Amino acid sequence: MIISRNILQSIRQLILIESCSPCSRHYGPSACQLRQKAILDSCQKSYFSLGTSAFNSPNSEDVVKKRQAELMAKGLPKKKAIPGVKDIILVVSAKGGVGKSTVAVNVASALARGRPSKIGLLDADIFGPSIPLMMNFGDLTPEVNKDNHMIPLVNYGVKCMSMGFLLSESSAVIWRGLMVMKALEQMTRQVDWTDTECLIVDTPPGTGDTLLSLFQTVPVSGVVMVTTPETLALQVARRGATMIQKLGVPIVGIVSNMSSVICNNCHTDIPIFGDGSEKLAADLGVPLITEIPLTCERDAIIKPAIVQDPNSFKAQKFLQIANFVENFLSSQNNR
Ligand SMILES: Nc1ncnc2c1ncn2[C@@H]1O[C@H](COP(=O)(O)OP(=O)(O)OP(=O)(O)O)[C@@H](O)[C@H]1O
Repeated sequence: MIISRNILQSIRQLILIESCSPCSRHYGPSACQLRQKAILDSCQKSYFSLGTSAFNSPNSEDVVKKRQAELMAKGLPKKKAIPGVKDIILVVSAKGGVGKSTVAVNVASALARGRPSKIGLLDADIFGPSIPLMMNFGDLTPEVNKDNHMIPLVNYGVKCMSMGFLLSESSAVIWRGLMVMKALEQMTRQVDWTDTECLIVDTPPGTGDTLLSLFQTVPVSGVVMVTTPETLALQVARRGATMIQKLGVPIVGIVSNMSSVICNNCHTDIPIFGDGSEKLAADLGVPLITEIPLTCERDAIIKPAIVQDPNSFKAQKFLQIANFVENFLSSQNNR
């Protein structure tokens, strides 16, 4: 009986995900409703066709999960690799301002050490691009190659692409979902990413269109989740992580940023919010990669910590994340 209830709950969750997916916009509301009904019918059929033996089997939930994944894939755009890119790692956060871009630029710069131009950094935050400033590009703009593909700008050995390269500093992007999807498509597929071993993608906060679209259209190798260990941020992070896990995308681990503050005088590490990130990681069954303290940034030079002083305490934290990502990718690729 408990298993049956789980199955029905899974069906409801599936419908919830379906109705949130970008396809609802493509198909229009009435077509989307028909689609949802078809999915419900199909789910109910598989629910009844499982029979009593399936309900008694310890694998019945796996059967439903497999069916969910099959149905979710139905009718959605097929995932296509980004030409020239081997692995894609998304840096995500449920809340804004928790340090996602900081982690993305530093991990990309750390990975690029010793292998320049093999690591890419894509700024998928169309409305609030921060990579041009954080990677110190000034007002440079990308050129176009003979195939009409934009050539990423390179700094600190990292190939970068951002909407910010195409806009003046004071321009605002006032676009609806479909235009954002189009811009994302162009920044992934109409850019010369040749020979990129790993593309780090800095995503906008939350679990909106951009993130879903990336999950549905490109093969994401893994996700690094950034959060602060504060109750509200953790609660939203938990929801975001659950959605990512439902979509079957592996979470590399959690980075707990601004978790403590180090006293300038006695250098004591003072926790600010408690150990919520540790608990979140344990509940989700994913590693807590590292905890980064809040540091006093009075420096006017904007450079990734890893470039400014690779031996600093903060840079070492980012190196730890980069090593973690590398180990994760080699274990995935060895499978
Ligand atoms: N550990 C830290 N100590 C001090 N300042 C930090 C730390 N981490 C990030 N910051 C600062 O906090 C601000 C927000 O960081 P960042 O832009 O990386 O967050 P974000 O999650 O990408 O934001 P958004 O949601 O707007 O994309 C930046 O000014 C950054 O320099």
